[in-house]
Amino acid sequence: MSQVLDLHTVATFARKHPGWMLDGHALKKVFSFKGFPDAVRFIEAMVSPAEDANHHPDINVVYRTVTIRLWTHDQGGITQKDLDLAQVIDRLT
Ligand SMILES: C[C@H](O)[C@H](O)[C@H]1CNC2=NC(N)=NC(=O)C2=N1
Repeated sequence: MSQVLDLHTVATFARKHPGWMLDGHALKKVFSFKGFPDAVRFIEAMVSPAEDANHHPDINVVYRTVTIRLWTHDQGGITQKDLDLAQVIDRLT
């Protein structure tokens, strides 16, 4: 079972992965696209990896902007699963 990571580990990850930031008990990144269709296609692309990992992002879509928040609900904080999924999501852009 993944344990909640310490702040230093999360901050180090955020420094090495542009756009990701600590947001309360979650890791957050805002993605912008040309328009709404591309934003939705981006979300569709993360369905399979999220299902494969059984680990799902919090997603908020406002027109062509998609805000992703990652945290492990079962642990109440950020675990390695969130860092792993963040890297997968970055590769979908
Ligand atoms: C029952 C199911 O396996 C669990 O609820 C999974 C589903 N997806 C999940 N996603 C995230 N982000 N955190 C979880 O703890 C989690 N748990």
